[in-house]
Amino acid sequence: MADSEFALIRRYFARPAPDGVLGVGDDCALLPPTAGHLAISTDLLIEGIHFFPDVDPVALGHKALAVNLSDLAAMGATPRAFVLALALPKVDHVWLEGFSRGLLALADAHGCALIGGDTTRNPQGIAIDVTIFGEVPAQLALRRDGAKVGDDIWVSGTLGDADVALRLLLADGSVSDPNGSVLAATRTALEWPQPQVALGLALRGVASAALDISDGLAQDLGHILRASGVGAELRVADLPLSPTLAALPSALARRSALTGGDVYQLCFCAPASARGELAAIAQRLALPLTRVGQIVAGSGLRVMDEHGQVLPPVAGGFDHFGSGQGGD
Ligand SMILES: Nc1ncnc2c1ncn2[C@@H]1O[C@H](COP(=O)(O)OP(=O)(O)O)[C@@H](O)[C@H]1O
Ligand SMILES: Cc1ncc(C[n+]2csc(CCOP(=O)(O)OP(=O)(O)O)c2C)c(N)n1
Ligand SMILES: [Mg+2]
Repeated sequence: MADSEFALIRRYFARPAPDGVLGVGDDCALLPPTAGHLAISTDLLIEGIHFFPDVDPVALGHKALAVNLSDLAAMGATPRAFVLALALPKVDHVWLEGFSRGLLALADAHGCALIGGDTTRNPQGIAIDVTIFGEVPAQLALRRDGAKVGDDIWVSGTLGDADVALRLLLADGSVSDPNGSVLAATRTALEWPQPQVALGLALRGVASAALDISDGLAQDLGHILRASGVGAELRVADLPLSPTLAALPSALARRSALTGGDVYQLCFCAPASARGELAAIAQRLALPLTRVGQIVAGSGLRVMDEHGQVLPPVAGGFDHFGSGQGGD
């Protein structure tokens, strides 16, 4: 009886709901509407696809919510609440305690309440889906379709660290790390992504388009270009790298920065007139913001080297059904 589905929910996930909200325990949660638009997003995490089976459950709880908060950040939305669908092969109290702790600590940090969900058994492995609700004044939402010719292209934080950590954990042989120092320095980026919610809010009325980088900068920027009907030039030498990546062979660091996923930093466009304001935002948030290219007329992405030479088209970026992922 102690391990019933309902006992698990009460023990690990039921929390008092915020005032005026009906949370965990009824057929639906009830969330009063607000003045702005609801921003809604969902992201599914599957064992073996999105995380290793032996990953620290505290980190996994954090990441399950972080990737969803990152979508709200990319839209310029304020987090309000989320629901959690969980499929587990068995009841593992150590895992559940760690997972719920990591999840709810990030929820508390963002004032984003867990208001419902669903819990089932699945012998094939762990699956976690968070659906998140935020709010944003309709006119201020950071959409993908507003980039204009001449806009600067910016990214927050650094790129490629999570990809390097993933390559080392997969032991695919592409990164040399004889004493483990590269993995030690990059693993946090993969396992503890920090959603840039404050940046998203600061970009309201400043950025012309934005998204969060989950599948790789080159691929994700492509979504902005298609939605906005524009092209882009990226300067590979300007991509922001951590000191660890900057010390790796440059071809490897550049590939991870351009095509590596699991980044959860924002890529956004803004007119040149916003450069001063963006410098002030970077300083206030203590977050590097780097100009990496320009929106141009036409379509598609051109990547230039430090001499202004166009590099061969970028291959790669994460695709669940693409080559290398068991797809066709
Ligand atoms: N199964 C689905 N049904 C309906 N819409 C979907 C489905 N999967 C993805 N989408 C939508 O397609 C768009 C692209 O999805 P995705 O690449 O997952 O975006 P993101 O990287 O922001 O999570 C999003 O608007 C998402 O809501
Ligand atoms: C064990 C493991 N293998 C591979 C990856 C790499 N990976 C898996 S999904 C993904 C892209 C992001 O996930 P997706 O479901 O596409 O998120 P979305 O773009 O919808 O936000 C990446 C880079 C990983 N993080 N962990
Ligand atoms: Mg998605």
